[in-house]
Amino acid sequence: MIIPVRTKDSTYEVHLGENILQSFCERNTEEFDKADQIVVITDENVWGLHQHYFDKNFAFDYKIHLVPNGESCKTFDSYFDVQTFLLQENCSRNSILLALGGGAVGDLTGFVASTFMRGIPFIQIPTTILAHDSAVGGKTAINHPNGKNMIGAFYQPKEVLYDFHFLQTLPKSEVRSGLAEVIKHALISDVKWSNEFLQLESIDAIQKEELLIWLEKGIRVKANIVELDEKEKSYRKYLNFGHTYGHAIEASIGYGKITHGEAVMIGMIPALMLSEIHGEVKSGYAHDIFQLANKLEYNLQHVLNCTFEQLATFMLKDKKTTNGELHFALLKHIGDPFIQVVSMDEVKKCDDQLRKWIKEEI
Ligand SMILES: NC(=O)c1ccc[n+]([C@@H]2O[C@H](COP(=O)([O-])OP(=O)(O)OC[C@H]3O[C@@H](n4cnc5c(N)ncnc54)[C@H](O)[C@@H]3O)[C@@H](O)[C@H]2O)c1
Ligand SMILES: O=C(O)C(=O)C[C@@H](O)[C@H](O)[C@H](O)COP(=O)(O)O
Ligand SMILES: [Zn+2]
Repeated sequence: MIIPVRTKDSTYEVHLGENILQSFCERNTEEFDKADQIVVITDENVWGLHQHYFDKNFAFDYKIHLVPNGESCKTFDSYFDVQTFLLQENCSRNSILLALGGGAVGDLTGFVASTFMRGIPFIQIPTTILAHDSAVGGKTAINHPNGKNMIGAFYQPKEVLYDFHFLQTLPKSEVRSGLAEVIKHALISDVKWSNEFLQLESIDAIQKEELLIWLEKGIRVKANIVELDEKEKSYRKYLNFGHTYGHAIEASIGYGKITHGEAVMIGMIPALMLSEIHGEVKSGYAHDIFQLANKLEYNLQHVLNCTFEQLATFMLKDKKTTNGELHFALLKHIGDPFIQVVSMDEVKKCDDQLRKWIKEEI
């Protein structure tokens, strides 16, 4: 299956399917033959699990550069190390980078690609469920202690190769993390699809076939929005649903100490409370999603490890914040997002309510 993404400056394809690495090579033979270097950037976990499959199916010579696992690669140090590696290997504007991994590897590699010699091509080869989101749309970044994804660029990949083969080795915690962004895509686009999740009893109950359908739907939601607004001037802010509070949780607890998806799942609860107030989302929906998060064993107690003051500091640095005003992605109805200016006092009330619900569950 192929989903095209058409932005103002570039058009590329997201290829989805099982065991499609070999056909990817056949399709791109000319490009790869022309490149002076092909460099695979991946993390130690992914390489340990998938080197054999990669080598069996990838038909070209390549150099490999390993970065630390997960979020810990989205640092200035890792960014510098990759650039140094590329320079030492005499890479040029005629080289291609392959980002083989989850969203962290993809975000780092994309940012490196956007800046090495002012921009070289890169291809996303996502290996997590969450990366159905991160690999598409061209947001690339590393973190700063003062805020998540603060240093980055909009830079589109040449192609996204989503080979479901890689998903087989994902631990349950990463399935759970990735599912949060799938649920986000549902909540911002489709009430019927969103309500399906309320019936889900556990992470283990997810059927492979239904997961693959969800991933395809999620990519279509994302691609449509990115096509309308690549640089997040308007509609793209909807993709940030749950992230104002979610990113603040990640930054407060420490990057990598909570998965991105878990933080987004938490962040969607206050965003839904605010949607009940500012939108017409039926009263109780935020609590339904809170209960879903409990049922699927998202660790909501992370909230209790941060003070609201810490969260407020980071929320004020959110990329959607302008002139000290918080701009939240909210829902008018489920499936129908909009942007609303919200006061910190209102967010505090939602935070108080969330903490109360969490304490009642303990
Ligand atoms: N650019 C975007 O639009 C965008 C969108 C969403 C999220 N993100 C970013 O993506 C990152 C999260 O991505 P992620 O959840 O994919 O996490 P990740 O890249 O941190 O990977 C999570 C963990 O899973 C391991 N892993 C990866 N693939 C595996 C596999 N196939 N089998 C077993 N283990 C595997 C990794 O080594 C890591 O330990 C965050 O930094 C987030 O900010 C970016
Ligand atoms: O693609 C987007 O746009 C998103 O907002 C997708 C988010 O899931 C993702 O986490 C993104 O990296 C957040 O962007 P940021 O601009 O808030 O850092
Ligand atoms: Zn996200």
